[in-house]
Amino acid sequence: MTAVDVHYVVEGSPDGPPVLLSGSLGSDLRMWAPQVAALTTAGYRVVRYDQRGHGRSPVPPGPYSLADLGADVLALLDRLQIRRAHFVGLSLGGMVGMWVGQYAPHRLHTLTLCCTSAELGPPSGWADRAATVRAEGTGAVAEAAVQRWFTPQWRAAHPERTRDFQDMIASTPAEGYAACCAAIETMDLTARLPKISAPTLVVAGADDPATPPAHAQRIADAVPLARLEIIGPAAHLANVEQPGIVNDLILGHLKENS
Ligand SMILES: O=C(O)CC1=CCC(=O)O1
Repeated sequence: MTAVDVHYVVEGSPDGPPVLLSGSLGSDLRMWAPQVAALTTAGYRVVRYDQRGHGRSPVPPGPYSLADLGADVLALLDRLQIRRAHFVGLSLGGMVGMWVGQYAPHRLHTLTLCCTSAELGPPSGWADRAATVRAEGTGAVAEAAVQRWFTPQWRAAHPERTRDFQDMIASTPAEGYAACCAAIETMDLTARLPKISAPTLVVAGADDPATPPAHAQRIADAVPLARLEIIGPAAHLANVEQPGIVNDLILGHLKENS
């Protein structure tokens, strides 16, 4: 597990409480654009970053593990001299958040886990997807991915934004995407969920076909200080489809636990 220096952007009050935003497979830090104004206006120092293998972060050869992705977060906090942060992660980002909550709990004030899962099988599905991407590129999986990310109604109402997200996925380096599929294929976060001590907000999209509400329920049942919110209409990228609801939930959680 060797950390890489991931690409990041910091916005908001330099002295505000830090909030780290960690994104999904196939995304880059632009996926959090709907959260930035709400968090910075409320006085937070917002740190967004690209997962390794994604966006403008380095692409070391895979496979990656969640320990690798978690080590990148700890190294980023060290680089920014942040002792503890509020961590908000969606999907793969939420998995990274659970890893940090389990193995480096002292680095977290709170955890917000959006549209994620502690166990997302079958493993063969991730191996198959990685093989497709290595053979044909990320463009081969981008259209199917946006169909999981957004409800049909949202896609119909926002064709340009849907295309932009599809382009974001298609521009993700194939090796980075495939190597992160391996991290999901091999992850095992369930047994240690009770070790997460951070106050945890779990948010699920009611219409999410990728990490459905039942997965969020399992996390909320196992994490001692967790609370579950199911919101809709929203598919996998609920932070984009329902930014107002998600922002209010995040801000409420941070304020309750500062
Ligand atoms: O399959 C998808 O695109 C949904 C997803 C699973 C993990 C992740 O980060 O995104």
